[in-house]
Amino acid sequence: MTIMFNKNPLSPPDGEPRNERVRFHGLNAGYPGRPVLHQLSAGVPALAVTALVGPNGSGKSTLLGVLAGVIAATSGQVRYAEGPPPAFVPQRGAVGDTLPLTARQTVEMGRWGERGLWRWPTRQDRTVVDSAMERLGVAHLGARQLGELSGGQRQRVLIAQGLAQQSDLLLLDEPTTGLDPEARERITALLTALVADGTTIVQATHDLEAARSADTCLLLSDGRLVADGPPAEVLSPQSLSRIWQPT
Ligand SMILES: Nc1ncnc2c1ncn2[C@@H]1O[C@H](COP(=O)(O)OP(=O)(O)OP(=O)(O)O)[C@@H](O)[C@H]1O
Repeated sequence: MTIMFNKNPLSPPDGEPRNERVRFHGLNAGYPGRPVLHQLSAGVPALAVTALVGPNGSGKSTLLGVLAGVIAATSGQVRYAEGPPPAFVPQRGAVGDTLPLTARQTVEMGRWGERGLWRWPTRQDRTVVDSAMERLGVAHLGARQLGELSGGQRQRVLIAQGLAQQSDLLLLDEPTTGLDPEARERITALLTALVADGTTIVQATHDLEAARSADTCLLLSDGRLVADGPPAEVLSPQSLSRIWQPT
């Protein structure tokens, strides 16, 4: 696969000008002996929330992993507009809620890429961590064990870890799944505020309410892109019943 960085906002091949943070084309990816994504082509608009939606196993996390650079595509291209590498926040379960980590230590892990694992945190690292925790409303939870926090608090700690990576491109895997409506709304509002501050967000989600509040949706089914556009169009009753049809 080819990864390219562009100085200018990306334009789709048809030439229509559109400000995109990422564009992928003809993307195929998967796991050894298990192809998952098939010929995906789409763009991620800059300064917007893009929701990756689709049934279990449709390839949302795999696509997010490819965009994050943690899963190698077997073929195709991913082009990033100029900017720092993406910050990736995996699914809550992937972090291991039982690890003996405090909330603050979890957020500090977001600085490892910049600082290296074995170096002491600098004053700058501490400032970045403080500000990410304040932004997500978790500064008061710093000394608490991650496993003791509520689902919504844990999720905000993980998003703070993403912010601590100081990227303008934040990739979130299921940030609102399993949360109560109040915690979900709080996270959705935070994501909107982050976009207003200059961040581009891609979230994989099962949560149709979260997807409906995104600016744009990519609907996946069996590793193929079946719709791409505003939520009102992509998440129409017809497409939802077609994709989620019981087999
Ligand atoms: N590490 C792996 N090794 C082999 N196959 C995998 C691996 N991770 C995921 N898969 C398979 O790839 C397919 C796509 O999985 P993926 O997690 O991308 O889907 P998803 O849409 O995010 O699903 P969910 O909504 O359940 O999180 C599934 O069939 C899954 O079983």
